[in-house]
Amino acid sequence: MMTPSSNTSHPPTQEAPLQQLSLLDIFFPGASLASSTIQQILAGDLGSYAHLMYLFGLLGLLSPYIYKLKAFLEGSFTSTVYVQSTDETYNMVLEWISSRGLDGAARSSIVRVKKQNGREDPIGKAKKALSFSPWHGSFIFRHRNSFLSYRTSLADVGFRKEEELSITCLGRSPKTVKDFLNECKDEYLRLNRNKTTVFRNRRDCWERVAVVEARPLSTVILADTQKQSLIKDVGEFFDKRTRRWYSTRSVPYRKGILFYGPPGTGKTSLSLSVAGRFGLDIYTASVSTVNDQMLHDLFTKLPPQCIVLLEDIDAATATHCRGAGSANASKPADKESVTLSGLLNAFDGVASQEGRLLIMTTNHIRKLDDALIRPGRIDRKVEFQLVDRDLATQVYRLVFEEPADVVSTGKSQAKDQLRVEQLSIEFAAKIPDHEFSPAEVLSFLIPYRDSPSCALENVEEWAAHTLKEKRSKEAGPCEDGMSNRDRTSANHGKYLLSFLKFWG
Ligand SMILES: Nc1ncnc2c1ncn2[C@@H]1O[C@H](COP(=O)(O)OP(=O)(O)OP(=O)(O)O)[C@@H](O)[C@H]1O
Repeated sequence: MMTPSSNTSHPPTQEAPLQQLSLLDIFFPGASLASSTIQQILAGDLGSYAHLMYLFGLLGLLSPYIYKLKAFLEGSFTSTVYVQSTDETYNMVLEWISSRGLDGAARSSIVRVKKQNGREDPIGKAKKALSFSPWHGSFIFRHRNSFLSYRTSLADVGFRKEEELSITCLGRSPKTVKDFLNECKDEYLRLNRNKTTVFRNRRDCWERVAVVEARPLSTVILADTQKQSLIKDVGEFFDKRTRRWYSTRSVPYRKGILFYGPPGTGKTSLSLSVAGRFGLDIYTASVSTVNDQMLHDLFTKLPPQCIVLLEDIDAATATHCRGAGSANASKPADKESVTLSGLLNAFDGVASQEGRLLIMTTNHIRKLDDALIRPGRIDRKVEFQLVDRDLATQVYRLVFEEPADVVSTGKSQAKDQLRVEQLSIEFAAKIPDHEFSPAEVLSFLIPYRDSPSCALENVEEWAAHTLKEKRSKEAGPCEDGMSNRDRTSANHGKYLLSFLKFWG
């Protein structure tokens, strides 16, 4: 006999699973449709064409879940480190990848003309060599005993997009990726030992533009006492004890140096040499192409110990002195230009990096506002001059003497050196004092680099001819109809006038 309860019990229908599925639909929209499609396919009651259509439909329905599942698995079982293209780590990874030939593994690459790093012959086959780096895609490579995934993408940075790469490893700990990145860094530093990396600003970011051989100090011509005292000063600044001294007294650990003098006298060359001597990188920015915000950002992005080189600082009108009572510090020329206060904030602001050496160069020290070069901002001024006898001798010897690392102790070499020394004295006697820059003398001498006596024979004629040309250029009218010499006297007049006004 059947019990009432058994009478009222539900027959085994499909209602229960359907209820479950519609519940499932709340959390996973489309799940019931996907399920019934699977059931029909499995039942095999469809034609082959309909099969295919169903399969595609099914994939379409499942794709959001596949992406979610992938993101879930990546988030739960892998670790990723992102590297922005504006950071030096990016160069480190790319060099590692390309040195292993892994860039060939990427199916999508970007090509660029290779930057010279001083290791290749810039002519011959290496001329305009192309470099390929992975782009817009990913590939897997092996590092030690792990598999890593390399991926590039474009990331939003403010209003623009920047290239970004990411390295992913299996596991919840990023240690494998960190070990890999540290290896990239060590290899990069090893390859670039005795080299100076030069960064230039691209808007508010630093971009690596060149890796050059460190320039020996002996190749920069400057009075010996000036050179030695500068090197001692910079050496003391970067000494650990000095750093400690500054930090224990809460004095901002920064230093500023001004190189001033006529064009072509070695200001940039000495900056590079100082960087090479202390194994520092150079960050150079053109102040006339940035505004206050960009300059601020650039200074905050500097590494702890480096040289910041601001060449031809007087090119930005904000740096000019404007006489007593002017509101120079607060009046911007326009929104896109840097102001004096913007410059001073970047130099002294709290965000400015500790341990940086700022080198400013100018051809016109008298144009500069006193606030810019006051002690505390500029601790040392180095004057570069046109050649006198001593400097002319040094330029000649730089061209004709064998460099120290090539000189052998053989008798003939010693004789050659003695001869070059004697010729250098004769050469210097034929160059009028304070008329030519070392760059001018060098450009005369370099074509004679294999013939020191020929240079000596022709120097007088060259000096007379070049001097004549200079004089006529100085006397010639410029765009405003005023000769350079007239302008110089007018400027001197202006200086005198403001001086007199100042003293009432
Ligand atoms: N004192 C110097 N010692 C060695 N080389 C020099 C010297 N002065 C100039 N030169 C050579 O002349 C060229 C220009 O020099 P550099 O750019 O250093 O001069 P600068 O004073 O910075 O010029 P500017 O004021 O125009 O920027 C370089 O190739 C450099 O090698």
